[in-house]
Amino acid sequence: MSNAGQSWPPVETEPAVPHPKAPQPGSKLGVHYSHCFGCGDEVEVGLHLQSSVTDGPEVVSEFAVTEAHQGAPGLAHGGLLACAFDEALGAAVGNLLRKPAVTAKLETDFVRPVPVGSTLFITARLDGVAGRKTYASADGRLDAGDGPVAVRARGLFVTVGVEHFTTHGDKDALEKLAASARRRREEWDINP
Ligand SMILES: CCCCCCCCCCCCCCCC(=O)SCCNC(=O)CCNC(=O)[C@H](O)C(C)(C)COP(=O)(O)OP(=O)(O)OC[C@H]1O[C@@H](n2cnc3c(N)ncnc32)[C@H](O)[C@@H]1OP(=O)(O)O
Repeated sequence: MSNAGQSWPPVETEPAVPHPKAPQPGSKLGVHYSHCFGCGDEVEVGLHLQSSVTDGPEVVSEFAVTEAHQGAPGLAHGGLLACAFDEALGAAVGNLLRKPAVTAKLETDFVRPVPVGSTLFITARLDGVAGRKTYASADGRLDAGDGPVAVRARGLFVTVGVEHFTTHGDKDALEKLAASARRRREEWDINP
């Protein structure tokens, strides 16, 4: 069932204003963490999303669907498509607002099948901010930026402090993320 009839964002929000140091339109976004399943270059069967910023401001990501991403024969697995949208939406929130945030809620509408060998062009945008909550949505089009929509998604991201990652994840998370950030010549804005 489509969620098209539901109001979005579901609460009153302020406009999401990009951080003054957000990557400029036209910038390619690098890998945010080399072991990330969504974008990492050290995850052989990962999704390897490649993203850039447009003047929307939006983040456009390309996901090349391979045999490693199948659910049914010849078709992308829906859960992996949701993962691609989590990554694309998270890249939009993290890069445009330059604050660490995690996915609290993610909804997907699968509109048409996504075949192996196709490339999904995902455009993600920020829809509003309410305190620590950022609402974002995205469309994924088949094989071209103006191709038919195959998947739509929307999500809620909650800004967190860096202790979220060091307490719940790897105590060396900051060093590992910083190493990737150094590769991108960027700094984390560590306070929510
Ligand atoms: C220099 C910088 C460059 C940066 C460049 C970075 C690039 C970066 C690219 C990243 C790309 C990766 C993108 C993948 C991102 C993941 O996949 S993250 C992994 C998956 N997510 C998680 O593991 C999160 C697990 N959940 C949690 O840790 C906690 O539940 C949360 C989300 C932090 C919230 O907990 P909390 O901090 O205690 O806050 P809490 O008061 O519960 O909630 C805050 C607000 O959100 C609301 N909320 C929370 N959950 C929900 C929900 N499910 N539904 C509705 N509302 C909710 C609450 O009601 C509350 O609302 P208000 O009361 O403020 O009105």
